[in-house]
Amino acid sequence: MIIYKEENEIIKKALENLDIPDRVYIFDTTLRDGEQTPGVSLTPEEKIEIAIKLDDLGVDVIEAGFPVSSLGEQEAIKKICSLNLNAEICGLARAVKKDIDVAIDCGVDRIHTFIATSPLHRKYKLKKSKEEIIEIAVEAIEYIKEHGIKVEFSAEDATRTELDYLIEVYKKAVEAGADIINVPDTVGVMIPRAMYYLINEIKKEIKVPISVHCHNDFGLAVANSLAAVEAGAEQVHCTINGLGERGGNAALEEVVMSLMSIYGIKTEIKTEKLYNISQLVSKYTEIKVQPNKAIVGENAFAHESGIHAHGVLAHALTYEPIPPELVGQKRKIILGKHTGTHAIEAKLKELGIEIGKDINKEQFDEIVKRIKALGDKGKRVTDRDVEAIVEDVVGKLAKEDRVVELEQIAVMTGNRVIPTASVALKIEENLKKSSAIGVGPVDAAVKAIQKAIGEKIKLKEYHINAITGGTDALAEVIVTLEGYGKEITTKAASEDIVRASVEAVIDGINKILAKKEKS
Ligand SMILES: CC(=O)SCCNC(=O)CCNC(=O)[C@H](O)C(C)(C)COP(=O)(O)OP(=O)(O)OC[C@H]1O[C@@H](n2cnc3c(N)ncnc32)[C@H](O)[C@@H]1OP(=O)(O)O
Ligand SMILES: CC(C)C(=O)C(=O)O
Repeated sequence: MIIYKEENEIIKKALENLDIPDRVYIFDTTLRDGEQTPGVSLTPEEKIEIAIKLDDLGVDVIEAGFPVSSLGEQEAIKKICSLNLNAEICGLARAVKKDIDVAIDCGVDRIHTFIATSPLHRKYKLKKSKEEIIEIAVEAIEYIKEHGIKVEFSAEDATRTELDYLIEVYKKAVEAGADIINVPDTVGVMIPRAMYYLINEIKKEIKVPISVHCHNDFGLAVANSLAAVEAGAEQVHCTINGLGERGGNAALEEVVMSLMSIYGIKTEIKTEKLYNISQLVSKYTEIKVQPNKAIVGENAFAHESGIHAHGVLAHALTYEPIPPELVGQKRKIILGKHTGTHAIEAKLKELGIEIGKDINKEQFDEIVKRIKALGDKGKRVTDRDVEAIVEDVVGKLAKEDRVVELEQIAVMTGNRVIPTASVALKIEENLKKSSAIGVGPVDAAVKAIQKAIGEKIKLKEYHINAITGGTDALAEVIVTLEGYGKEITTKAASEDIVRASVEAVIDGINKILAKKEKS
């Protein structure tokens, strides 16, 4: 695995003299804070399946839920606890006896108990004094410890709490038996420099492991988590796909890959499983992963720009910080408006088509032109589109062998007009015009061509396939024509079905006429 701290002079210098842990513990809260994503509600079966996958992934702690919240939650947490997973199973509890009892009854290994400490929460939500808050916290921690269960204590809204008071709360929590102290940035107001400062201050006074829980209200959850680690935090709370309240929590995949690939910090995560679990969580939560999401987004390792694709084809690291396989993804070369010839050549090779063997330079140039034209219409060009374009270009007779060329076509259709088409064809050196009506614009266009060509060539079969979805899909038309004792099947592809139909028919006519002349 590439480690930027070792290879990049700037990062190496920036991290010099920091006391960064060699190993960071990953506390996954997808099944608790992740499930607090508005609109998300997982069934016990889904929670159990995700927990098994999280364990497989290698997270150290699974916060399986908030036991007191519902009977379904308790059922899921009990089942998860009975699975004997490698990860420690944690349940959230307010600093309330009832919450703690329910969590104990579920059989969790760790109870994450919390109480808000900031002036705002003290005054408006809890209506409690500073002293009362400390008393409630201490009582809850002692009660959990009496049951022989590990305690993680959070001062909710820690980052908006007076620093002296916050440290006092944490000191009292540790004295009461808290095994680990969590620092939540509940509404995501921290900036990395402030988070570094805060953790540094807490570490001067608190000697149990420090954890952070960062929200993403300003898009800084991952950066703040990393700043906390730079200051010595040993555990990070995160969720798959960054799910969580409001803007979400620090995304596990981003935290883990940054820790491992940039800082060279050890975690137990099997990174090649990241993409799969991201997909599973997305499926069950019905929250789509944005395509440009780091690490697990569909575009995280996709390249369309000609210059990037050229670079990546020469050496993947030019435009990829880590190999896609490291996180279970695949590199994708996307063809479209910004594509260059190197990428198209590589895509054709991938599809088994070689320049100089299967297609000539002229055909390649035509394929490039067609792909860029399709991209210009705002389309993402799929492999099937490329195959259809290649078949279309390769299947066409060379210009000098063609007898009939389409000079012009116009179609008219609507709800109050009879579909009508007029065509102008150049047949050898003569211009022939004709028009026809039909049941629709395609029928009218094909009939107009037939009229211009004469009775001797007939359309026997006609099929149309949309290659990709959408009204702007590339359509492939396959026609069988009969004439002069021959039967010819040809195809053409275009985003315009009338054009595709006309091109397929004219190509077939040319092939029949060419054959006729040769025979
Ligand atoms: C920052 C976070 O993410 S915290 C976790 C948030 N997650 C959730 O709330 C999801 C699950 N929650 C629930 O199912 C419910 O809110 C329950 C079961 C926990 C509580 O439900 P209810 O008893 O009906 O109370 P409700 O949710 O309306 O209000 C919260 C109560 O808890 C109190 N409270 C809030 N946090 C704490 C705390 N850490 N310790 C003690 N009491 C607390 C509030 O003051 C309020 O008390 P009140 O009823 O005496 O006024
Ligand atoms: C319970 C705590 C850690 C929390 O979720 C928060 O403060 O965001």
